[in-house]
Amino acid sequence: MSDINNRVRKQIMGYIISQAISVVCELGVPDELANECRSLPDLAARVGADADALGRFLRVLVAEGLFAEDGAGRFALTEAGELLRVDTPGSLCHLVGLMSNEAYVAWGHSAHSVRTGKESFTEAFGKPYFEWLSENPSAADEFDRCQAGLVEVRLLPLLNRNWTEATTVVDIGGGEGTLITRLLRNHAHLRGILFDLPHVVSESASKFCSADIGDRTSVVGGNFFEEVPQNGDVYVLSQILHDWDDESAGKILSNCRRAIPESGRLLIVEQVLPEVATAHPMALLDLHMLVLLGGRERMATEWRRLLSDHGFTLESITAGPRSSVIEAVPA
Ligand SMILES: C[S@@+](CC[C@H](N)C(=O)[O-])C[C@H]1O[C@@H](n2cnc3c(N)ncnc32)[C@H](O)[C@@H]1O
Repeated sequence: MSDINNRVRKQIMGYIISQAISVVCELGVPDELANECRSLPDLAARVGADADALGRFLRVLVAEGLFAEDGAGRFALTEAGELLRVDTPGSLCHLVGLMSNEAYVAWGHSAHSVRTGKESFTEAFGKPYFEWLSENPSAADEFDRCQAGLVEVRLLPLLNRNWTEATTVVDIGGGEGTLITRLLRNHAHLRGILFDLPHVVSESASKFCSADIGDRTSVVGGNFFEEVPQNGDVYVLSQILHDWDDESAGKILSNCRRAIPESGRLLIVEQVLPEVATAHPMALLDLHMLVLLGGRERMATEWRRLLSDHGFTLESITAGPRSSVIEAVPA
């Protein structure tokens, strides 16, 4: 069969690869192979799998370069497969979590997004994603844990900026508080306000207000479509606006504009899409945001316009290894 024919077949069947990755991660296979190779019966017994079926899943992922099989039927992780371990620095296992389960089910309904421009999650589950999460605590815990796991990589351009002029940072939609905790630990003069939905902050509060930074923190539950806390001078929106279409993102920005002092700053930690279509991984995330939430990733020109439509001037974009920091001031 021609290369082109094979390539298109693989593209058509691509979800089998991502689901195979999801399943082996759910079983904990990459962690069982940390620093050692194992025979299939041993590995299957450790993760509670059928040895024949596990071998067939793993061989698909051997072909993808994530696992290796030696001549004696033992499996090991490759360098790429190491990224699926929970404790590898820069691990992608949290991304696997976010792409699996309910997100994968929503993709089964994705024709709805193409036809309507709206999210498919609501079509599949009868209510929007964040509302559904508030009624499904174990999925919500997993979502918060996965988001927190990805914060480390997002944080770098934020941690490295100059914080000397800042006093109080408000982390809007800050989830478990991982980002603001790191920020306060790195910059001892900063105070922090963690803001998220009431059911999210009720879980985060005890962790965030931990002993070493507890006297510099406060936690506020609320809805960013109604209002956001006053009294900050730097407002952080990390992976928030891409969850929403321009109208909803605009409401969040307008509420930030009402709360922020004239001398304040808005720091948006998000992806910036290239102006020309490429096989950029962020283009996949753009579609995922549409299908899951009706949201979108944005190009620099779109960021500039969205901000100026809601009272901010885009000052700079600092690229990081994954996300960028888009810095804006009241117009
Ligand atoms: C994609 S997560 C980002 C979490 C975190 N900022 C990060 O960088 O990992 C979006 C966050 O927005 C919060 N959120 C969703 N709707 C909200 C609302 N109406 N008001 C306040 N927070 C909301 C969610 O609970 C979640 O923590």
